[in-house]
Amino acid sequence: MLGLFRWQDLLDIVIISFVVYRLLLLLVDTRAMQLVKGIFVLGLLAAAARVFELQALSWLLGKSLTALFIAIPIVFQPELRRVLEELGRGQIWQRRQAQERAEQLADEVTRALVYLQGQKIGALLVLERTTGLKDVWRTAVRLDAEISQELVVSLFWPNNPLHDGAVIVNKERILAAACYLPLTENSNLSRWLGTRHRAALGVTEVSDAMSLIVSEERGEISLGIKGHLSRGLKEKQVRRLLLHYFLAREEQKGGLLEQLRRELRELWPGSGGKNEI
Ligand SMILES: Nc1ncnc2c1ncn2[C@@H]1O[C@H](COP(=O)(O)OP(=O)(O)OP(=O)(O)O)[C@@H](O)[C@H]1O
Repeated sequence: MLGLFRWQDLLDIVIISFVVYRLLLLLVDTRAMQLVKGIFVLGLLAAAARVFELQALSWLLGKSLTALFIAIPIVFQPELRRVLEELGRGQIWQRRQAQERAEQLADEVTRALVYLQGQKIGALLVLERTTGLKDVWRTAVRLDAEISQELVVSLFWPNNPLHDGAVIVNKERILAAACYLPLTENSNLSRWLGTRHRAALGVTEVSDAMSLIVSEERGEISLGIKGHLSRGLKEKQVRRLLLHYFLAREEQKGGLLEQLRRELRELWPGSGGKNEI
């Protein structure tokens, strides 16, 4: 049996798997995904009916599947058009989309921080990079929410139950709020810097994350990175920094290998290396 297996067959399988995988990626979060799941279940039932030689059921399911395949292009014409357009536009389009998305996210967060700064409302935002911060957010309030100026401002709004502690951002989403971070041990810090800044530095010493702090007392924005603090950032600097961060995330997200790794990691959380989520 194995002797009949040619290298062309292997190539065939790889190409078809790749095409199916890309198609499924394009369909994720669309109405069509429900239909794909439905067809998959019907296919399984049809196979089971054939194995158990249930002829009437097998015939009925076979006919239903044929009818479904004819109905798909009619019902999902808008989705199919979008899929074909995306296929045609290719990488340049993807890169431009990534740039636009990163700019939008950077704008949302910058506007939120500048607003908080203007109102002298304290804030601590942690930008997760490759080191997973699960240990930090596990005991906090998990959000997994879209980033928006309004949400970031609301999370730090005084008396909001989540305003105490840090907000963690990753993969263009707000992962968690009210997170307790490890404090830095650095004794050379100015004694005017309190626990918010010490926590913001602490997390950058135990991971490759960056932190952005809005000081309630001085109304200034600072950056924490690798245990160092840069104070008094201007709006332009904050935006540029955030743009770099979100662009890097978009590029990581875009690669097929990275997509596969992320999906595997979500299926088997332990499989991504000791530092990853
Ligand atoms: N370990 C921690 N992890 C996350 N956030 C913390 C931590 N410790 C303190 N904070 C946040 O810092 C706030 C207290 O800030 P504090 O005034 O002590 O710091 P600060 O560095 O002087 O900041 P600010 O300039 O805004 O006053 C707390 O209300 C809490 O929201």
